[in-house]
Amino acid sequence: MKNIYIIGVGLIGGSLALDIKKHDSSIKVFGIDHNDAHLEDALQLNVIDAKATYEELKHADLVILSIPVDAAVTEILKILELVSDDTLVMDVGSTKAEICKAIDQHPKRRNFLATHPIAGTEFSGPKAAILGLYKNKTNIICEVEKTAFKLQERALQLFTDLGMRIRYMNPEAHDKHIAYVSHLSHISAFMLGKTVIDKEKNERDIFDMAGSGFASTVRLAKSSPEMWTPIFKQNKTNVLETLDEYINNLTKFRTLMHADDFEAIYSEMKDTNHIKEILNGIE
Ligand SMILES: NC(=O)c1ccc[n+]([C@@H]2O[C@H](COP(=O)([O-])OP(=O)(O)OC[C@H]3O[C@@H](n4cnc5c(N)ncnc54)[C@H](O)[C@@H]3O)[C@@H](O)[C@H]2O)c1
Ligand SMILES: O=C(O)C(=O)C[C@]1(C(=O)O)C=C[C@@H](O)C=C1
Repeated sequence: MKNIYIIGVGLIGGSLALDIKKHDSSIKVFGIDHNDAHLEDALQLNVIDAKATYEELKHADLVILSIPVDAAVTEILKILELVSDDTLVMDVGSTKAEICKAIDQHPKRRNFLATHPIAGTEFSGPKAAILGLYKNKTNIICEVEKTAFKLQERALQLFTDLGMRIRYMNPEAHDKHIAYVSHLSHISAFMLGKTVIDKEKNERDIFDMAGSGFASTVRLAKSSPEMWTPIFKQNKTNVLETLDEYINNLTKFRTLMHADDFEAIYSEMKDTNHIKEILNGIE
């Protein structure tokens, strides 16, 4: 690959750009973004080599679409019109069903690969881009069989170069699982932060008492509403299901507390400690 175009030079697009340039300095990475300040920052930080326009996409070997998931669903249709038959176009959005549905019947469907790198932070924009973000992380790929074989190979080579593991999943299963494992964590953190801010009026008290427990639990509440609102909108049905389950568990905990049933509370926590083994050890 010689020419890579990143649309959306924020945390995820910018980190991909840094890794790609580090892996092969002969590749030219071009940036497109509707926020000119982000493009300028990306240039200054050497995240991209040059700014570009949509018209130039006809020269692309690879286009990476890394913008909020609602905009991605409309932009992908424009991009597919502009690229050559030999261009690989992939998105990195946190939801997969809507984008896969939107392009399913498109004449250039075989140019597209739906991906979701399970890597990131709570920060946004090109200044948040991190070299090495994707090493040893999982990339979920959906409907790989709908992508031209030659372009699948190009994508897999790139993910291998970046040190990523691959997991194949259908878009509906992806959106259901990710609602539990990622989307619910963000809602939980946002509402934890809100509960504390609403009730603890003195910010000094919050600051002084925020040991690593509160800080690590509430970390995701720093995340971008611009990114998360469209994710919740696209994945509404699955997210509502996770919220029902979560609220049931919170209500159960409250009921047990109210009834002074600390044996049952102990046992709920003991069972949940199993998360240690799950997160430590599956290869
Ligand atoms: N942040 C994470 O942890 C994470 C992880 C995996 C996947 N994702 C997905 O990656 C995508 C990008 O997320 P991010 O964290 O890099 O966000 P970000 O806010 O850091 O970057 C998004 C960039 O896209 C630009 N942009 C927004 N709308 C645009 C449009 N219509 N046209 C051109 N540029 C536009 C913004 O100006 C910004 O520079 C999202 O789809 C998100 O769901 C995020
Ligand atoms: O670690 C974080 O800060 C993240 O928010 C990363 C995270 C996640 O929930 O794990 C966020 C959204 C994604 O789509 C993938 C990864």
